[in-house]
Amino acid sequence: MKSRFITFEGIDGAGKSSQIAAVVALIESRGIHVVQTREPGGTPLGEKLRELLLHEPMHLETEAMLMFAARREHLAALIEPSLAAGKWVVSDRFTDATYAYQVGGRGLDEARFAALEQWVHPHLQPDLTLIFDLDPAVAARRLAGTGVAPDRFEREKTDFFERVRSAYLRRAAADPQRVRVIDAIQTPDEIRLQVEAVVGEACFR
Ligand SMILES: Nc1ncnc2c1ncn2[C@@H]1O[C@H](COP(=O)(O)OP(=O)(O)OP(=O)(O)O)[C@@H](O)[C@H]1O
Ligand SMILES: Cc1cn([C@H]2C[C@H](O)[C@@H](COP(=O)(O)O)O2)c(=O)[nH]c1=O
Repeated sequence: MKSRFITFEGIDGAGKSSQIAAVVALIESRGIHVVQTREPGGTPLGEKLRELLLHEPMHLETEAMLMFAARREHLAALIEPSLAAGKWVVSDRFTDATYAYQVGGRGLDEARFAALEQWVHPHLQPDLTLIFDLDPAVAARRLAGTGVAPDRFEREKTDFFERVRSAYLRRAAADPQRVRVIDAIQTPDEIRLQVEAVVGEACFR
């Protein structure tokens, strides 16, 4: 069976990270080797860049280029070799997050985003992207409940996450074959059943 690249997306607190383990287990139950990873991060260098990105103030174009720099390393050192070896890759975020957060949230010029996307991965897109869609006010309450100190992005106000959410939905509308929107207001179990059905239909049919 052809290897697959699956990505999870959504605003902070939408609940995507809570769903990834069930999808990995579903795929592994079919005897398939799965590599689970995340962005920014996924490699030793990427994880160092993650710390800077989540905690150091910087220009929005610096932020976008560092996201793509981490991604270039992630693709070269992990994603591409894993797919070439027939493994599936499940990533907690990828380039749709750069469109949502840097273009939608911060106002990055869309042509500059597109140029970076074309440079860094001209021939690779996820086979399936799940966007967990949620009202930013609900997501903020969920994050507040974790008791974890917020990072640079999580400290942004509701209007920022409204722009991020809208950008995610634009991305989904532009590529409905690849991107599926999950209503993240549901209970974790309801979401898990929906996610398993979407992954099963898209990847195992
Ligand atoms: N469907 C849900 N209903 C209620 N609470 C949820 C749901 N899914 C996750 N949560 C809770 O919301 C919080 C954030 O969940 P999670 O870390 O999965 O979100 P996330 O989208 O990955 O956020 P981030 O991108 O910041 O990591 C956790 O405390 C989690 O237990
Ligand atoms: C890949 C990527 C991520 N971000 C933002 C989104 C989140 O706020 C953080 C990552 O933290 P998480 O706990 O893993 O969700 O980084 C971004 O702004 N742009 C990107 O390309």
